[in-house]
Parts: sequence; structure tokens; C-alpha cells
Amino acid sequence: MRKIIIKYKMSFAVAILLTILDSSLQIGVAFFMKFITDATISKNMDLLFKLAILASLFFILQFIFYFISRVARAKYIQNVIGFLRENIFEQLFKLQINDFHKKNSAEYISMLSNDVKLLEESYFEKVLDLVAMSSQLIVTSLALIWIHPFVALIAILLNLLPLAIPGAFNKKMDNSKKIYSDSMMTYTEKLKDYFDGFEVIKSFNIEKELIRSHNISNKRQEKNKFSFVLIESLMNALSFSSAFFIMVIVFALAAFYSINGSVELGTMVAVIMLVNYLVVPIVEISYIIGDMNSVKSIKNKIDEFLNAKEICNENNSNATFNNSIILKDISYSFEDTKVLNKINLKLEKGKKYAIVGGSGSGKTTLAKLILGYYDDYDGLIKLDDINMNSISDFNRYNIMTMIHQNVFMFDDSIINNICLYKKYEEKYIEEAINKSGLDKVITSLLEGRNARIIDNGKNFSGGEKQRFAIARALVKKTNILIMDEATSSLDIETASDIEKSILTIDDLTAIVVTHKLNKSILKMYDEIIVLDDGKIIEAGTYDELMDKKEMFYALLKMATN
Ligand SMILES: Nc1ncnc2c1ncn2[C@@H]1O[C@H](COP(=O)(O)OP(=O)(O)OP(=O)(O)O)[C@@H](O)[C@H]1O
Repeated sequence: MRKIIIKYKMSFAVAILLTILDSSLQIGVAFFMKFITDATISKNMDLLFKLAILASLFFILQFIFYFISRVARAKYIQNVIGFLRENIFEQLFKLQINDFHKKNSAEYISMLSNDVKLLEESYFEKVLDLVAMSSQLIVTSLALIWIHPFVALIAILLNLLPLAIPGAFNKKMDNSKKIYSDSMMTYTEKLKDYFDGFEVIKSFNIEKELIRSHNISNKRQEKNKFSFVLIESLMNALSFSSAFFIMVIVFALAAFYSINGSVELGTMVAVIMLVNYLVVPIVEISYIIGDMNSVKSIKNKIDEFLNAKEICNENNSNATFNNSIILKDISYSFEDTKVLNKINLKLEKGKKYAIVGGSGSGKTTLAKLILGYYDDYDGLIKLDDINMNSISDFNRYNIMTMIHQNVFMFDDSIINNICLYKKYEEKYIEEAINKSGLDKVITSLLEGRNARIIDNGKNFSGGEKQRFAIARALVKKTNILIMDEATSSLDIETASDIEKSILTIDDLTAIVVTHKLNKSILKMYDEIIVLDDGKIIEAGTYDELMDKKEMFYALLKMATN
């Protein structure tokens, strides 16, 4: 967070300077009151007239400073909050895919919205308030010392009391604000679930249950907010009443000196006003400290996230793919469950590989490991002679592309959903559109390539979306293409046509996870890898495996019967 303040040090300095000037000017009012009272008592009309003119100029100046200081402050807040959000967002995209999925995406949404808002209100704005109030406190104390050192000393000593109050509530405020922030996060998570699952909720008639669950979560959030406000109110009430107590004592002291004639009435008026200016910042400072303490854990959480170097794979590698990918004794577990066991595999450049096996045998996990989704495996994966773990994400995704079963579509034009905001030569775009079978889809649309895709492609069928995913991968022209049930939503004929056109691309290394055991397609693969319970139990060409009459043979027989 300090980094962010430093980044905008100039705008911070300007905001602080103007805030100090604005708050210091306010004490001028006390002196005007003193001089006006003195002029009234001495019936000096001339002085009264001069003071009125001076006061008008003073108030114009104060108006200008107040306005400029507010603008400078708003500008500073706009800069730091914008920069903080950009930093969090950038850091999110430095996460590896696997690390990103360790948390519910609503947690990130909550961090970018709720937590940033809490920090804006209770940290960044409060830093400026703290400076403003402290400067007002210092200037007022100096003015009081100048007017009456003894009254000033008593007032300053008594004012230490409200300042000690936030310290007593430190831990409680921090805990309750953390609980409040967590409940806001849970609420955001639930909202995301309800909206994503809208169709399921409606079609299973579970609206009532969901509304009940929503209301419980909503009430919990409000209850946690109330608990926080309760502690905050208690702290603020203590600060406020102790300030009132101080005010009364100092007024009484000033009145005593005025009655015994050792100070003039004008001075007494100035002291009363100055004590007010002293007490307000004291109370405010104790509120501000309490408020800033309350977001300490949120601030630490964001600081930790922004500084977490180990989750970022920023090494600038420059690997290329010329020979093979080698997997040596690869084992992988999700928590305590072993999903892949001692996998040894060589995938050569330009060859086509099919990964087949029963449901849950580990096909997708193997494909994701090759893609570098997970880096916490046992064994070694090498791309040519380079350890896969030392290759940056950016470098790796320039070499390989994966097409998943579920396709995400952006709210944008068809062409932007194919090229994904990059520039490609027209002939490559045309080729990708044709090979993926998207040409028929595009020509059927009035606006062609410029037709708009809305709400994650709800105006397209599952099969059409898969064609988009294939076109995206083809236009990117990476050396390695990994497909995970990428044609599962397409009819057999279209799926076969697309798969055939991919399997005939010469230089492409294709690794295809498939359930569709189609003889004519399977014959096109250089090697079929059969997985069972996380182990490779056989591998070879279609003919070799059929001759062996083992697992692959059995799977094929089952699929064709
Ligand atoms: N993110 C995950 N967390 C925990 N377990 C997982 C995760 N992903 C997969 N698994 C488990 O790992 C095992 C292998 O899953 P995987 O998706 O690799 O199998 P698969 O052969 O591709 O299955 P299918 O053909 O049904 O898609 C399964 O038992 C699955 O439950």
C-alpha cells in the first residue's frame, strides 16, 4: 500500500498541503471573534468596519482553499484507487490457471469491489483526514499557547484521554471488520452461484429454497455489519463524551480567568472557539485511528496478494518446440488422491496422439499437465531439453493451445471472438473459419463476421461454440494443439470432418483426449495412449492395439456394440 502512496507522492503532497492550509485557516475565525468582541466592548466602529472587510476577504480565501483542497483530495483518491484496482487486476492475470482456480472467482470480485471500497473509505481517505486533523490540532495548540499557555497546557493534557480510546478497541474493531468483509465475500460468492445457476434453479423449482438461502446470507452480512457498527459506536461515544467533558473543564477554566479579570472577554471568546477546534480534531483523530485499525487485516490481505512473488510465473523464457515433449515418471495427486501414477511418455513433433480411457481415468489431468496447468507434480516434464516448469506461461501458451469442452465467449463480434483481439493475416483467418466449420455459421448470419455474441454466447449452440474454440486455436497456429473432448457437442459427421482436417495439418503436434471411438478417425493417429486408473496400460497404433486384443480392443467393442 505504501508503494501506491509513493507512486502518487506529488498528488499526495498537493492534497496534504492544501488540506493543511484549509484546516489551519479555520482557526482564523477564533481570532476574528476575539477582535470583534474587543471592538464591540471598546465601541470602536472603525475597527469593526475594517474587521468586517477583512473577514469577507478571509472567507473568500477560505472558500477557495476549501474547494481546491477537496478537488485535490478527490483527484488523489481517484488516482490511488484506480491504480490499486489496476494492480490487483494485473496481479490476478499473473496467477497460473491452477492457482487462479484455487479460489472462488467471487473472492476476486469481492476483493476488487468490496475490499477496495473499504480501503478507500477507511484507509486512503483517512490518511488525508488524519493529516488535516493533526495539522488543525497543532496549529490550534500553538494559537492557544500564544493566547494563554496555562489553559493550553490543561487542554492539551486532557486531550490525551480521547486519543487513548482507539487503542483499547484496536483488536475488536479489526476482527469485526474482517468478519464483515468475509461475509460480504461469501454473499458475493452466493450471488454469483445464484445467477450462474439461474436455469437450474428455475427448472428444478427450487426458487423458494434459494431465496431462503439468499436471505440467510444477506441477514448474516447485515448482522456482521451491525456488530461492527456497534463496537464503532461505543468507541465513538466514549471519544465524544470525553471530548465534551474536556470542553466543559476548559471553558470553566477560561471563565474563571475572565471573572477574576486576568483575561479580556475577547480572549475568553477566542479560547472557547479554539478549544472547540482542539476537541473536534481530537475526537476525529480517535475515530480515524479506530477506522484505520479496522481495515488492517484487509490491507494486509491485499498487500500480501500484491507482493506474492511465488505465485507469479514471470520468468522470461524463450523456449521453442523442435523435437519432443517427454514425461518422465509423472505422478499427480489432488490432495491425497493419486490421479496419475508413474506416467512415461514421449510426444514427438508433428505426430498425432489420442488419449483414451474410461471416465475418471486421468485423461484431462494428463492433458492439463502437458499444458503446464499444474506444476506440483512428481517427475519431470521436458519440452525439448527444457524443464517445463521453467518456461513462463506466456512462452508456453505461444507454443501450445488447449481446446476445452466448455467454451467461454466474450460479449463482442464474431471476428473478435475468433482472433481474440490479435491481428492475423486474412488467409489464416479464412483457413481457421473453414477448418472449424464456422463458415456455415457465419454465412447464415445477416451481419456475418460482425454479428454480436451476447452473454457468453447464449445465442449459439454448444456445437457452434466448440467450432469457435477450434477456430481460435487454429488461427493462433501454435505448434502443439491439445483437445479435450473439443468436439463432444458436435454431431458425428461434423466432428469427424473437423477432427480429420486437424489431423492432416502436417507440422501440428495434436494431443486429443477423446471418448468418441471412431475407427476411421482412430486409424489416423500415430499413437493411441490408453489410460486406466491413472496409468498408461497400453499404447500404439490402432492396428497394433487391435491385434493385442486388450483394453483398447475391449473399449472399442463396447463402443461399437
Ligand atoms: N480439480 C480437481 N480437484 C480434485 N479432484 C479432481 C480435480 N480434477 C479432477 N479430479 C479428479 O481426478 C480424477 C481424474 O479426472 P480427469 O478429469 O483427469 O479424468 P478423465 O479421464 O478426463 O474423466 P472424464 O472422461 O470423465 O472427463 C477424477 O477422479 C476426478 O474426480
